[in-house]
Amino acid sequence: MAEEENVKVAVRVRPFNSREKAMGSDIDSTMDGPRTVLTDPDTGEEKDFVFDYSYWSHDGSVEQANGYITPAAGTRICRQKKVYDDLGTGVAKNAWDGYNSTLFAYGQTGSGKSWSVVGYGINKGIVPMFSEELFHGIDEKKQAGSKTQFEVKFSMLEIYSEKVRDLLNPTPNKKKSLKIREHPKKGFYVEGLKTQYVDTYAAIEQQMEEGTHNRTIAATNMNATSSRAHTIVGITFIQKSKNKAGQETAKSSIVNLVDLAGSERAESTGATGDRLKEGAAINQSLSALGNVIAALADNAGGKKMKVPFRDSVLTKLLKNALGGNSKTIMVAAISPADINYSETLSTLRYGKPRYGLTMSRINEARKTTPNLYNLNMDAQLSGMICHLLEVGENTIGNKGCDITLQGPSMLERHAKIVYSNVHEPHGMFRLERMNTDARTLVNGEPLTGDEAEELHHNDRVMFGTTQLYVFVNPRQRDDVAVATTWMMPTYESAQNEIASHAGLAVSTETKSQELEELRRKLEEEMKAELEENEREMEEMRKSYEEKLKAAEESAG
Ligand SMILES: Nc1ncnc2c1ncn2[C@@H]1O[C@H](COP(=O)(O)OP(=O)(O)OP(=O)(O)O)[C@@H](O)[C@H]1O
Repeated sequence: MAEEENVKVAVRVRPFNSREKAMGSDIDSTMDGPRTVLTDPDTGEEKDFVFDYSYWSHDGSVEQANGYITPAAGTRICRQKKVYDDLGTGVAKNAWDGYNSTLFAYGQTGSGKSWSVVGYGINKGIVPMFSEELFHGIDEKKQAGSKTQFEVKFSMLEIYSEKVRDLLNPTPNKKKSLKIREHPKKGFYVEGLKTQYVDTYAAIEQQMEEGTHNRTIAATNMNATSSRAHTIVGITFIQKSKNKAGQETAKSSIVNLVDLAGSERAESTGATGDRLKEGAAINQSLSALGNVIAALADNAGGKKMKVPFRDSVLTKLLKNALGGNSKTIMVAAISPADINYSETLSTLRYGKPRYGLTMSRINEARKTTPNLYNLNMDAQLSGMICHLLEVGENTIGNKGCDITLQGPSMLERHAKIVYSNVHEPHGMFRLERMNTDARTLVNGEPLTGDEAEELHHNDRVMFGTTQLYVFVNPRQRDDVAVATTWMMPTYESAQNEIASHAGLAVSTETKSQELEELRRKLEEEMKAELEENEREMEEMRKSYEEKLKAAEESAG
């Protein structure tokens, strides 16, 4: 099983809203396994993003009489439960173990952040499911006679232009903000922030409503929209108990829920004064957060980088709940409509750098993403190289291509695999050469002329004379309707197939005749060269003797 990752990024596409429907919008995104593909409505250009999870919630749902949304038969629509299982259960486990978690929601206004994080009514999101599970767990422990004392506390603040405001205890002075202090052991904290004890999810809901109300008032006072601030909801879970020696011990865990201001909103054209400052502050803290998460992801992958927590108020306040055993989850919410293309692109781009493809992630991705893997004479080395294939063109060559393969007879721009028809059950993969001299074989047979060869799962492809790969199409492989038992190709079977197509399986007799002929030719050439050398030597000797004789005669 793959190692549990502490940083996870998910993207979720919501259904069309009434405005998008009224405008007759087209869909600009598709999802395939963990990938999200976004199509530029003007140019048709496709941009490919791979996340830990890509959740399709655009269409294919059925609303039950009670409003509960379930997938229609045969669709892959993502349920709230699935999102919780993937992202929320780790948060819950972490809380019981005394570790922290941070859940970020990111995306333009109305993109579905609240839907995933909080949910609507019966369609509960991560926070209510987490809270219910937490309070349920506490009740169970109490009923089982546990002596542990459990406390749950709630706080809510916002960061606006690098200033902190308490949303549960707002001050009438709009300029006044709370101070951030640094404690040698506890790290950064907000001085005087109100924390409220809660014992049910209903109590949390009530506090959230109050905070949101105060947030709206504050935003109105500042003449700003609420989405230009970052909001942090903090749920602290404390388990106090006595150890055998009778001393009191406490396990404390913070779960932060962060609603980020969107970077795209900072690009307000011609912004001046407060608007300009506000935009700069949003950009600064978003890039600081991006850098922190990227550094954490790299460190998790084995690197030792300094994590720049001090660069913004947001990252200072989240320091305790990021890194180490903490879980970090980013949910990027996107609209499916082509009219929102540029905001969607900016949201996906923000999530993407945090997803450095580490080896374990590639290993996860290759289970679900079409790819080419290598076959090697040494069976242990087969499958060690894997090239993931993206939707659209995947160019292959020895320099400057999407996939770089070096070796004899590899050309700079050798061939390409075009992945299209993503909506079809298996998609379509066509292999084409980019040069008539590019030696490319599919299942032993060379491609000739301009023909494109359709690739199927487990096809063997040889580029040049040594680069031998197997094509993997996970959707075809996993399709129960394809009545095939897939046989794993081996290096030997692939080489034999090439040999038999090339007619190299010629008799040994013919082979030795060819060798004999070659040896005779070489001998003749060498003999001629030796004779030529001897002739030259003889001439040199003669001329030297003549010169010597002439010199002796003149000397007398
Ligand atoms: N997965 C989904 N399934 C069904 N409806 C959804 C889904 N996601 C979002 N919606 C609907 O889209 C609308 C906007 O979603 P939501 O309020 O979650 O956006 P938001 O990003 O939180 O907005 P804001 O930034 O304004 O707070 C809501 O009416 C919600 O019901």
